[in-house]
Amino acid sequence: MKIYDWPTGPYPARVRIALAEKNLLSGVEFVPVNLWKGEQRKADFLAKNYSGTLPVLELEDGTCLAECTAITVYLDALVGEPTLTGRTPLEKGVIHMMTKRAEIEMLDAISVYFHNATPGLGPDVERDQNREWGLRQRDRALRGMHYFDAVLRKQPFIAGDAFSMADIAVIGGFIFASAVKLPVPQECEALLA
Ligand SMILES: N[C@@H](CCC(=O)N[C@@H](CS(=O)(=O)O)C(=O)NCC(=O)O)C(=O)O
Repeated sequence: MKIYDWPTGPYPARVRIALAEKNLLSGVEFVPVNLWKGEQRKADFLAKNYSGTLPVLELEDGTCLAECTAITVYLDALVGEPTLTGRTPLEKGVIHMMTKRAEIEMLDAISVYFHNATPGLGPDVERDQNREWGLRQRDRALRGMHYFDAVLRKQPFIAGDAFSMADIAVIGGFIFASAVKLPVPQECEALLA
């Protein structure tokens, strides 16, 4: 397998963590796509992922899979333990819901802040910034951190009793928050722990 990503990227980290959990890292060739130069917006990369984002998984036959959640679902189905996307129908549903919620309420919100209310990837890449929207999404992410803190005061992991794809998405949020120097509120003790 080939993974097109950027070594320090928050979203790429989600797939790298999943690969490590599944003990699949040795079978992967990582191909760096330089975000800072806008390589993800070039035609040859867009042919692999219409959305022009990283990571993208490319199989031997050229099939390309984008979107961290989709790639993780594929990897989880590929090899057995440990399960990252749930065993029972309910576990699968809860993990999917909490992964999506981690994106909407934390990770994606921080990404919007980065691209809109900071210099982001630079003027050549950031074509249409909306500072107000970026600041509103930053505030949404801070509210999301309090939500996930409340979740972790009640249960050991984001989707319940076991580590899952949802925890990995929240970790992606931490990585992005750190990258943009958005501190996790000190009162979010369970989340910080
Ligand atoms: N919904 C996508 C989002 C992926 C994403 O935004 N990736 C970032 C990489 S990183 O910020 O995490 O390093 C990207 O490609 N950004 C480039 C761009 O937005 O042009 C997913 O879940 O995979």
